[in-house]
Amino acid sequence: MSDILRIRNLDKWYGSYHALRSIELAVADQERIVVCGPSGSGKSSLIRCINGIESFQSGALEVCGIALKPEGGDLTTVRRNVGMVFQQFNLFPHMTVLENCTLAPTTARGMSLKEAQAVAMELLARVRVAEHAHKYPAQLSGGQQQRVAIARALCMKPRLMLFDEPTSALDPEMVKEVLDTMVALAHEGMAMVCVTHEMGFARQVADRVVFMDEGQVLEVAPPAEFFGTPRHPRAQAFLGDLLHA
Ligand SMILES: Nc1ncnc2c1ncn2[C@@H]1O[C@H](COP(=O)(O)OP(=O)(O)OP(=O)(O)O)[C@@H](O)[C@H]1O
Repeated sequence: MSDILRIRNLDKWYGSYHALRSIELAVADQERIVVCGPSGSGKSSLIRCINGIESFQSGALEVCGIALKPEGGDLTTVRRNVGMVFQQFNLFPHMTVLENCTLAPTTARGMSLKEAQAVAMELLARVRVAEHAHKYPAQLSGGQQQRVAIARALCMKPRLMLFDEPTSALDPEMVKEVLDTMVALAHEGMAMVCVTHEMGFARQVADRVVFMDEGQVLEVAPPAEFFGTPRHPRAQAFLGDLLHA
């Protein structure tokens, strides 16, 4: 299988702060990666670089064989191939659920409104929120809004989905419905890079777990290995802290 994402020797600074250090990561088509690590370890920065919304200073980043510019902002290429779901849903509040889902396909992909609506309704049904298509985001629960955000990202027919702590802003009772949606997506073969502390999800769907600390990738291992006997002492400490949290 070909790589859908290739990151080589990537470094990122915020001013004088070295946030990402020599990151190397390749993700194959249909592969599921879970990224974990302590707060401030650079997980969001990495995801945001992959999505083209953050710049990086050196190294190379390729999505579907297309190199992203280090200065960021190369959004057309990225939007065609990469869907992103954020912690804070990020739906447009003044648009209905359906309008949220049809905006990018009609503007960035040149789909007709009719076609975009048909695609959106199918995806909204798949994440079980089709009956809310004509409501505004504020009229939905957090879990429903996040499932809409997933459907909205899927409307662009991405080849890779990025998730940045998609369940951490949710009330506990809504976490499962969002994770179930993500598990279903993973089982359908969607390639994903998912920042999450939901280790049950990681065990269930990840092909590999990536552990980051202080801007570095310190360990990459299949879940059975990572959760069994993580090699790096800082990964061991991180998992110990999670268990006692
Ligand atoms: N826009 C920014 N300007 C300056 N520093 C930043 C900026 N964004 C992040 N940082 C710093 O870079 C480091 C990595 O942040 P990042 O958000 O990528 O970590 P994270 O692992 O996702 O953390 P968390 O789990 O808390 O979300 C942190 O020390 C953070 O303070």
